[in-house]
Amino acid sequence: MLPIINGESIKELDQEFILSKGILSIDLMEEAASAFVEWFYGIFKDRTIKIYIFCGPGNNGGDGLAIARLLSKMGYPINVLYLMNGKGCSKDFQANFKKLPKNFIATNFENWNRQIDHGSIVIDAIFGVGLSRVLEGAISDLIGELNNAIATRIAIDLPSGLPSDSVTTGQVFHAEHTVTFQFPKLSLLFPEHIQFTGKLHVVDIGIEDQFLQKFSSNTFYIRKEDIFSRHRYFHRFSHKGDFGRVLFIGGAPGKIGALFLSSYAALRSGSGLVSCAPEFEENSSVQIPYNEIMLFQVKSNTDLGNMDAIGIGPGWGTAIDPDYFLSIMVRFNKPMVIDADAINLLAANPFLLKKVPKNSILTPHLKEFERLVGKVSNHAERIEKATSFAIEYNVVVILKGAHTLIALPDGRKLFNSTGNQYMATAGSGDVLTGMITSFLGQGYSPENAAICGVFHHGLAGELASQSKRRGMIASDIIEKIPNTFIELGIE
Ligand SMILES: NC(=O)C1=CN([C@@H]2O[C@H](COP(=O)(O)OP(=O)(O)OC[C@H]3O[C@@H](n4cnc5c(N)ncnc54)[C@H](O)[C@@H]3O)[C@@H](O)[C@H]2O)[C@H](O)CC1
Ligand SMILES: [K+]
Repeated sequence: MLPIINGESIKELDQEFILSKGILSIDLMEEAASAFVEWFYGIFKDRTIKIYIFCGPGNNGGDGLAIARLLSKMGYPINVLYLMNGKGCSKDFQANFKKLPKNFIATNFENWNRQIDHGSIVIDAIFGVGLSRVLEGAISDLIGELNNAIATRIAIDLPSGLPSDSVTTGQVFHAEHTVTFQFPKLSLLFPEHIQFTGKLHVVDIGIEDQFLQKFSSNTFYIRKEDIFSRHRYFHRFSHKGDFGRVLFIGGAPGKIGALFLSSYAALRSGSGLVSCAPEFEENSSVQIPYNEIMLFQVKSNTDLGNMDAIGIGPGWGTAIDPDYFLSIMVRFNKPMVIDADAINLLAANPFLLKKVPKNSILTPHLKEFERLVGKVSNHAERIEKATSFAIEYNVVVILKGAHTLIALPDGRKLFNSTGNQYMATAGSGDVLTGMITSFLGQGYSPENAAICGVFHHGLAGELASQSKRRGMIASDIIEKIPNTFIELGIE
């Protein structure tokens, strides 16, 4: 998995990396600039479009100058505006300033006519990870002006004004695209910052994961290449018992659809046998809309030991007796997936928390999470609380949302890279519960079930949205689960 390094350690990382490779820091800057240009050309092919590049005094500004040189060589009309030049600027900024072609237009921004042509591109190379305080004065005003320009805004590494690891309320560049180097900086994954970061693109500048690992032990970004090895391989003699027997408990009258979505998602994720136990009166007739799903009844003495995994909570309602939930946890006594109303039940009855089987997976959305841990004021605090909760109760906490966080009981924090806004639709979370329970039932460790479930769920959402966009519903996500296996080369 791709380590996420905090801003303070990045300078040290760069230094060690260039030493180990026997290269100069300006070579790494050139690598970063080339990676940006390659991304840029992939999207903005029209070489007559006017580009303004705003360069700060540090290495982020140096990147901007190197990018200006490379793009101008490709024929794009470039205007560089720099905040300052000469002394006070970083060494690599100065070296790249000297490398600008002779006839190049580079203007000190104090002498600039403050005009940005409509429809042009504004590239923000003012500050990156070296930002040391909230923006103020002329720089803050400049960013405000850039944010009002009728132009496409692109940030290099970080939108200027955004600290790399924390939440800000100060002035920040509003990017439509942020192109960040090697790994996403933590603050780019915060929901509060979406209007600053826009679409996130992580480009490779040649620093290997193993090298990054030395600078972070507990925060990671999950990518496509991390998934294959976490799946189990099934051979031609595998039978349906090997693919697991799973049970879903929930679905009170009026909310039974949630339970069916989880159950059906489990089937599509590869479960061999799927049963569901809706919360209905004994003898009442329940129609299951899928032939492959079996109806099950959990009575006070029902043996749950032959189930490989249980997903509990979707549509369960709020009228559940906490002792009944307790008896299920005690009888099953293996990791289970706890979602929705089962989480609400834990929150309302804290004594239950201590009885949750070790390594169980809790999948709260943000409101359910707050019921569990109390009010949180921002995402940084939310991440910390999820991590300490996972450690304290020895469970996996999956905090759902854009860049879903998986907090593991050993303190590691994993952020997901798949998914999109179209997945914010009724039942999407029930589908996730079904997928994770399915993998758990297929014999995956809770960690691998959580990672595979979250990644495939996001990928299925991406695939479904290709034809459905905002018309996408949870069942569309389920229908695309099989394609995610094909996409990732999983047999
Ligand atoms: N491995 C990589 O990720 C690479 C990153 N590169 C780029 O370098 C920047 C970081 O450069 P650095 O010089 O450390 O910092 P900045 O350019 O962000 O800014 C430093 C500069 O700004 C002044 N400053 C800071 N905050 C403020 C403020 N609020 N107001 C005014 N001035 C401020 C500070 O005093 C310095 O002068 C990284 O983001 C990448 O873009 C490399 O190019 C390659 C490898
Ligand atoms: K920037």
